[in-house]
Amino acid sequence: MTGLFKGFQIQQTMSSEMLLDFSETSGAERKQDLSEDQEEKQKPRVNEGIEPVSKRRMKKLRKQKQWEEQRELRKQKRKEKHKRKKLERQCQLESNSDGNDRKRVRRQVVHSTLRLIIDCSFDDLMVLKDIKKLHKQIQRCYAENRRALHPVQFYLTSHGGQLKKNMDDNDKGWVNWKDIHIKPEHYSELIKKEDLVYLTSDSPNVLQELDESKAYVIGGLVDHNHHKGFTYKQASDYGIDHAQLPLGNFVKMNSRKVLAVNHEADNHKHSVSILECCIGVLPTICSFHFQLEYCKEIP
Ligand SMILES: C[S@@+](CC[C@H](N)C(=O)[O-])C[C@H]1O[C@@H](n2cnc3c(N)ncnc32)[C@H](O)[C@@H]1O
Repeated sequence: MTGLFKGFQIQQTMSSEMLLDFSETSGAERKQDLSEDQEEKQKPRVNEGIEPVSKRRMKKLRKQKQWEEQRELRKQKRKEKHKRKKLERQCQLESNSDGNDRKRVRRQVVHSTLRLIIDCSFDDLMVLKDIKKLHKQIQRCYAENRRALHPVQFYLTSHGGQLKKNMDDNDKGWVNWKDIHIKPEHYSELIKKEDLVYLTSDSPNVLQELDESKAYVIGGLVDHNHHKGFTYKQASDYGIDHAQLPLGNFVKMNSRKVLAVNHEADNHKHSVSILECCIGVLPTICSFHFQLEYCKEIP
C-alpha cells in the first residue's frame, strides 16, 4: 500500500517516457529506483523549473553519450576488419593459383597448342595514325587471349620501329605482359616453314579446319586497302601455306572479303577487329567442330 502510494507520488513527477521505463523494471529494481528517486526528489533544487533526473536515467544518458562518442572508433574498427578479411581472401586466392593471374583461379584454363602470330614487319608501310590503331588492336588481342579459356600461343614478331616506339611512349606496360612472345625477329626465323599458314583474304584456299600444330600468321597491317594482295604475295614468295578465312557465311563482307574493324559476326552481336577476329572469334565464325574450345563466351 505504501509502495503503491510512493509509486504514485513519483509518477506525478515523471515524464511519460520515464513512466514507460518504470513499468518495465522488476520488483527489486523498482524498489531501489524508488528509494533513489526519492533521495533525488528530497535534494534541494537550485532551479525548481527543471525536472529532476533519476540516477538510472543519468546512467542511461551517460552510456548513450559514450556510445555516440565511440561511433568513429567503431567505424574505424569495422574498416580495418573489412580490409583484413579482403587481404586474407587475396592471400588465399594467390596461394591457390601458384602465382598465376588471380582472375583465372575459378576457371579451368587449358592452353591451346595453336600458335597465332601477328607479323609486325609492315612498320614502314604505315603512318603513325595507323600504327596507333594497330597498337590498340594488339592490346585488345592480348587482353582477349588473357581472358580466354583456351588461350593460344600468342606471338608478336618483327617488333620494332614506330610500333615499339609507340608502345614505349604509352607507359611501357607491355614489357610486363605475360603469356606472349614479343620478338624482334621475323616469324620465319622462329618457326619451321612447314608449320606456317599465312591468313590472307587474297588466298584462293579457304581454311577448312584449324590445325593445333600450326602457326597462323596475321598481317599486322592497317592499310585501308592501299596494299592489296601484299601479304598474299609475300607468303607465296616465302613458299609458305596461306589461306583465307571461310567468313562468307558468317560475316557480311565487302567485295574484297577483307575484315574491317567493325565487322559483325552474324551468329552473335559482337564487333570484332581484324586481329581480334582471328584470335578470339575466328573459331566461332568459322563454326568448326571445336569452336567453343577456343573462344571465350561472347557477351
Ligand atoms: C587489314 S588486313 C591487311 C590487308 C592487306 N592488304 C594484306 O595484303 O593482307 C590485316 C590482316 O588481317 C587478316 N585478314 C583480314 N581479312 C582476312 C580474311 N578474309 N581471311 C584471312 N585473313 C584475313 C590478314 O592476315 C591481313 O593481313
